Amino acid sequence: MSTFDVLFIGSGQAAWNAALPLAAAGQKVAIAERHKIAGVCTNYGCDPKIVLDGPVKVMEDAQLYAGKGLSSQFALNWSELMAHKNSIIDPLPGMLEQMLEKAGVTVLHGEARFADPHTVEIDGQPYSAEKIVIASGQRPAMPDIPGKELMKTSDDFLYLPELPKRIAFIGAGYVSMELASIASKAGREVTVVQTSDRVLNGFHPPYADKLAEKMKSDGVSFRFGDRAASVEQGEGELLLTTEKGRKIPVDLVVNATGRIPNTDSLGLEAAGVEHTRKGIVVDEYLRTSQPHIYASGDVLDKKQPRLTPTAVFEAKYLAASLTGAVDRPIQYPPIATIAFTVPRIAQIGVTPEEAEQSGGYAVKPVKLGEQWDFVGRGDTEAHLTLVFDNEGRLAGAAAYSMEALEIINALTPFIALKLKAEQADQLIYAFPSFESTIAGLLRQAQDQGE
Ligand SMILES: Cc1cc2nc3c(=O)[nH]c(=O)nc-3n(C[C@H](O)[C@H](O)[C@H](O)COP(=O)(O)OP(=O)(O)OC[C@H]3O[C@@H](n4cnc5c(N)ncnc54)[C@H](O)[C@@H]3O)c2cc1C
Ligand SMILES: NC(=O)c1ccc[n+]([C@@H]2O[C@H](COP(=O)([O-])OP(=O)(O)OC[C@H]3O[C@@H](n4cnc5c(N)ncnc54)[C@H](O)[C@@H]3O)[C@@H](O)[C@H]2O)c1
Repeated sequence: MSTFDVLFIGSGQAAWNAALPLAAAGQKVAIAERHKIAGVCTNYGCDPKIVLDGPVKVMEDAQLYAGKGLSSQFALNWSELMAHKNSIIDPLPGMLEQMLEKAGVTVLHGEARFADPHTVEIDGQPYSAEKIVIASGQRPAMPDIPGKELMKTSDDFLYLPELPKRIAFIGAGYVSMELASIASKAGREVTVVQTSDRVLNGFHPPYADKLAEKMKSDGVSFRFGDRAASVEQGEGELLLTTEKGRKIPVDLVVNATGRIPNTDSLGLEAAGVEHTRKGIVVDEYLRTSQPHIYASGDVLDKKQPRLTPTAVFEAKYLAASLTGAVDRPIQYPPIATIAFTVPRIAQIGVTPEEAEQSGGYAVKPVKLGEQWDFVGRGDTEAHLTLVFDNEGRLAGAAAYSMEALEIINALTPFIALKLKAEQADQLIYAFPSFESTIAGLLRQAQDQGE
């Protein structure tokens, strides 16, 4: 039986960002993967999504210049865009596998399953390791309704050779909102069916509502307070019926009602690893109920957002901890998050809602869209909400703008490192830029009354 120092189950961001430094530190490392090397972000998430989103952002940015000197008509050619995306994404798993092997990491293709706490079988072949890391991620949840086999997921959407005319998205979380934004900009008829009366639960509600209104004005139909009840195959079309009895004829139904942890086929009972329906239970050292078995990434039952940067942070912590370079609990910094919708919504740190509830904070809205540079781009609806703690330090921010990614990333050091406006004065940024306005914005917001 082959034996390793560390064996990872899964090859996503939560695994390979730990495997490489461990191998560099001289440990004998293996990664087991049952599907494509590199996991969801690279193959079915962030990376293919952001390539497909590229022209969508260009189209929206151009539209903001309508009547301001730009009058271009764009047409998004889906099959050409898909071929472009595939040419970028398809080589990535092979490239990562080569990089891993070059670094001395053994890549084992096949489904991993614990036979006992120290043995993992990969397609029936036993392997043992001193330390095992479960980094098996999540997959789309599928509601148990008649016709569920007719529904597609984000995995399918991101590889569709043709984009049909009428598309229904079930759910209004990150996945639906981002893919609906792409489909809508590509000129398709989009309907979103959502249980609650709001999109993007967890984001600043006024911005989520503003986004839904904007998407409506771009032609997206929302069916709030409703759920998918069944999908039937009609003649050349699908018929989606909702619990409220609405009948929606479409060509494609994309289910995005959340994601579930890949824990069911791991043989966790044989390993004696505690888990819940939300994922693997770990302590503050990312150790499971078995001290030699660790877990990282989306598969964790955790309160932190299940995002790539979180998975990378956990992987780097594990690598440092398993080589003995650090001997302290994991300490997460504030985690920036963004929905790549049109426009984008992003946030970090204490939310305006948490601030209002807990007290001890000042919440200051900033009409970014009135600043000359945002007016110049036509991004007049851009908005920012800043949260200050009672020592006047920035504790949180929420942004609504096509530039929300840059805005939130520019504010991240101020929140994570507790920087003050005076410290921004010590930095010389390239100009004109949002960054160069930060010191002024912080002072202005703080001086502004309640
Ligand atoms: C459509 C979409 C868009 C996204 N966009 C963003 C974004 O813009 N920004 C962002 O930060 N995050 C985004 N995410 C989230 C991001 O993809 C995840 O947080 C990230 O991939 C988590 O990495 P991971 O390594 O924990 O898990 P994964 O990437 O899911 O990797 C787990 C791997 O384990 C393998 N595996 C599972 N069980 C077994 C087994 N028994 N044996 C062997 N292998 C197994 C799986 O095949 C998979 O390859 C997006 C997600 C989706 C679905
Ligand atoms: N930009 C990003 O960072 C990004 C992008 C995509 C995905 N992700 C990750 O993927 C995760 C999952 O995303 P998601 O959008 O699938 O899930 P989600 O949990 O964010 O949203 C699912 C939505 O579906 C609704 N819903 C549930 N059952 C329903 C039903 N039967 N009918 C109608 N609506 C229903 C829920 O109320 C919820 O609003 C995210 O939480 C995030 O971690 C991140």
